[in-house]
Amino acid sequence: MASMSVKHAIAAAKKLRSLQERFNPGGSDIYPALMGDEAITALIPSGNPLSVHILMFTRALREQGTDEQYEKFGRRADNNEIIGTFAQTELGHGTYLRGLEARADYDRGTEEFVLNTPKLSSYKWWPGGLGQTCNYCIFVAQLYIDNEAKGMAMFVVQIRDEETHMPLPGVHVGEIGKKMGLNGVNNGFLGLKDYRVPRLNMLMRHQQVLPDGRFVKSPVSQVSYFPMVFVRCMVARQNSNYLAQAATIATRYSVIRRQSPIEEGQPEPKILEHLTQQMKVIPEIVTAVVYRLAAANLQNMYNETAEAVYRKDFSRLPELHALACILKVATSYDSTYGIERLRQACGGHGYLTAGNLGNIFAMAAPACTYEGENSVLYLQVGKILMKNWSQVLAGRELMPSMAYISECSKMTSFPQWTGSWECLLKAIQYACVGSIRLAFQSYNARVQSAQSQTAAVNYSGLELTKAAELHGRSYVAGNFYQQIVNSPNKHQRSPQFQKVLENMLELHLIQIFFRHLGDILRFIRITEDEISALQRRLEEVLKELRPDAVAITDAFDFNDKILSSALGCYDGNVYERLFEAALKHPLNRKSVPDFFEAHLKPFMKENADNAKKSKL
Ligand SMILES: CCCCCCCCC/C=C/C(=O)SCCNC(=O)CCNC(=O)[C@H](O)C(C)(C)COP(=O)(O)OP(=O)(O)OC[C@H]1O[C@@H](n2cnc3c(N)ncnc32)[C@H](O)[C@@H]1OP(=O)(O)O
Ligand SMILES: Cc1cc2nc3c(=O)[nH]c(=O)nc-3n(C[C@H](O)[C@H](O)[C@H](O)COP(=O)(O)OP(=O)(O)OC[C@H]3O[C@@H](n4cnc5c(N)ncnc54)[C@H](O)[C@@H]3O)c2cc1C
Repeated sequence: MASMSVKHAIAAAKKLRSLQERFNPGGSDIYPALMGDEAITALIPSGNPLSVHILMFTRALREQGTDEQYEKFGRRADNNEIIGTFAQTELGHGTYLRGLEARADYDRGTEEFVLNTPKLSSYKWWPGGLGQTCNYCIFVAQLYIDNEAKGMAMFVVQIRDEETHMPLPGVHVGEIGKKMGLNGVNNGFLGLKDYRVPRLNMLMRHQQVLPDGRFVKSPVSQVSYFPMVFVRCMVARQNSNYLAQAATIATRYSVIRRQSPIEEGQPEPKILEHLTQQMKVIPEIVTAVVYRLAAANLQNMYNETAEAVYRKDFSRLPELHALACILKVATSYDSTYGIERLRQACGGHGYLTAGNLGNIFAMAAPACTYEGENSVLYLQVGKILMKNWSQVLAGRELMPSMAYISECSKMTSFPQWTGSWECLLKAIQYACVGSIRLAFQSYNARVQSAQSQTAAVNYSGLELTKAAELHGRSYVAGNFYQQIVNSPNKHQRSPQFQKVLENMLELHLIQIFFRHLGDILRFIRITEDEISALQRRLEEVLKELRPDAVAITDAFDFNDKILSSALGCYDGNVYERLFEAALKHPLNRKSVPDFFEAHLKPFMKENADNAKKSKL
């Protein structure tokens, strides 16, 4: 499977290179990389062994290396003359980067770094493509000069001979084994023993080691985390795509499959006529749209920040970090939840490999872990919210994506409930700020009682993650509201299209309201009648969106090859395709399976003989 994926990936990469040169000659715009990876990944159901090369290795060379280092390594990597990966995670550490054990000792005598993975737990473990595909990697290690730790640094390390692909001396590299999905990716392990690289193999755009061993610290240490921020932005887009694919499959199947009359004596309806089926499928279509818009917004912010960082302006890094964490977590959690819900909405056939929903789930699920485990990233955002709440208390301004926190903090109570979109959005934001305030009280009480910040974060962890989750909801819902209600190009939309968008906004806001009703009721008084009115509106808007469900998912424009699903094919011939797939199963090559003579027949005969004996 791995070699098949590499073959497909190379063919697709060649095709993309020609498209890129035609549409974006020599451009460094991130979209081709993104499109490239998405397109290749979409065509290889078992995952793209070049993903980390495209998304992390080439970007780290461009963003963390000097112009000279880009000329030496980056250009060849962008041109796919060398294939690399991003080797940060170790067998013993993935989250706690300051605990990474791989080390780089500077030897000023030879102006080289000596790289080691001192213990088994120091082995790099997981990097995509490291097992067999790559001949280079970005090796992340703790930098030591005269045995004094200087923090993390990145090194360009050749691990295999470019001609023979043999591992170089001092390199122990291989595949880590079968996974739940993405088995075309050859995630690998890497051990280095006294492996020497020239001083100029350390990426030195932001921090330097001079020939005499003097260390020039980065002005902002967090800029070394930038490659991870980029992939978190990608994950937001990629996982909204996976959800959109599953929603397309389940929607198409739900208007082909007929089951269970709604009125006695009536013909069996399409299952999407059942209200509960609408509640399983239509909200996931809308969630895919909501996250696709939020991810595009985040991508633009990434581009702007990357340009600024290139000019050594690091001012927007904290906000981008917070939003990248929030969106990576929200899209990966909600997409995996949604894909599983859509699989279940397809009944037994949803469990068939021919439906491809299981594989889409397996492709989406690891995004909850890689690029920063989700609950760890929620804690990151929780910490950032604590810092921002201190700013609010000091009367200082907050970053634009957190401006609503200042506004809500000035409200002494929630205004009269109207149930409007603005009211629903404000309710989510108000509940978020209430949660931030409570989390801060717990966190601050701990810090005041002489707990360290790290310990206070840990012991306030439940409230911090709740505040972070609600901040994510507020950001995503606020972004969707702005795009539907206040978009500058709203007047270019036909009234019918605007109405569909507004129905999607109505559904999203009501769905989030009900999902967090407990969190909201903690801070806002809402009567039973007002809640029941929202229940009616929920049922109403599902009915309103039902006729548009297929058109919206067709607009995602996934062709059958990408969906790779007998349930979601454009022509709707589900049963014929299921049967065609079944007949291709190896077990159907013979009428009598081999195991009959070898196992089943003797087993049944033995039982029959024993039964006869027991009668005698
Ligand atoms: C198509 C799709 C793909 C499809 C294909 C993709 C295939 C999968 C590829 C996967 C690749 C990987 O997984 S690569 C490996 C990914 N690994 C990770 O993401 C590791 C996750 N862990 C971390 O990020 C860190 O350890 C973290 C948990 C944040 C803790 O950091 P520290 O220990 O340094 O301590 P902290 O005090 O929390 O942080 C110090 C300060 O730095 C800030 N900070 C922390 N991280 C920051 C960041 N990224 N950018 C800016 N600032 C950051 C904090 O806000 C603090 O700011 P102040 O408070 O102001 O000081
Ligand atoms: C498919 C896939 C591809 C990957 N590709 C790459 C790659 O290309 N390059 C690379 O370098 N890495 C890669 N990774 C590794 C990935 O980055 C790590 O798995 C991830 O960072 C989580 O670290 P971990 O596995 O050590 O889990 P841990 O950090 O051990 O987490 C285990 C549990 O401990 C909890 N925990 C950890 N720290 C804290 C804390 N401070 N507070 C509260 N709870 C905590 C976590 O929330 C989690 O529940 C990949 C992983 C996968 C699954």
